[in-house]
Amino acid sequence: MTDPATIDLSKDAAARAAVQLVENGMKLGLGTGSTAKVFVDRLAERVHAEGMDLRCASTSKATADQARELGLVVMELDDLGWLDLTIDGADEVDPDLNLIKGGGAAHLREKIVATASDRMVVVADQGKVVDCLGKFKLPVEVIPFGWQSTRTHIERVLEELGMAERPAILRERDGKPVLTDESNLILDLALEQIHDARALARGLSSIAGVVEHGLFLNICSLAIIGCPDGSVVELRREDLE
Ligand SMILES: O=C[C@H](O)[C@H](O)[C@H](O)COP(=O)(O)O
Repeated sequence: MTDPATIDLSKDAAARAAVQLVENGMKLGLGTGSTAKVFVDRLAERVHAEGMDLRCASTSKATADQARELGLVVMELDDLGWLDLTIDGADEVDPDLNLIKGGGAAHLREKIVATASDRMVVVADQGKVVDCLGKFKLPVEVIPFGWQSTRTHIERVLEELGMAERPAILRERDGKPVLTDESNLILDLALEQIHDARALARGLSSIAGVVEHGLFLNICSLAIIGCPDGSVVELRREDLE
């Protein structure tokens, strides 16, 4: 298992590199999770040191609280309109920069913010880079009404795609269902390998009770991968830049 201290150094390296992409006057989307949290810390340091003028939209209540506490300007996405750049973490990043997100149950707002931006950049440590998506359980946000029927539909979609017998597990914490910022539930799909992410995304999106799944396809244009020695590796999708 990777040493947590090593992971922290990696996240910091990625966050510091991502902060350099921010320009004065930008409208910026802020992600959610432990890596995005480090990014917001480093961002606030630069904003105060250089007197930058930024307006931010947040992907979660937690990040909005953190950013405001650090003195950043956080506004509603709809008051900002289109954003210049969104920086967020990810649970998995594949060679085409397709992602799994939602380990922190924030992928619905994260996808809305990322797709309302000129550019989405991911910050992550090396442990997030995979050849094939799916080892990380795919989060699917579903509305509480009839969620077990929704789960049955999800299982049918998986069966049609040759992924029968893959459990959809209700996410719980302290014996209670986890609720998202929109008061919905999360089903985590244990898939192991997703060979046709596009077909899976289409199938999940066609189900009435599914609000959003954690597959981010063709959304991220750059992934900044932090290394424990403080260096970073950049993975790019030129066609999305
Ligand atoms: O819902 C949470 C988000 O998608 C996070 O960006 C993702 O889970 C990565 O989080 P972390 O940086 O803590 O690994």
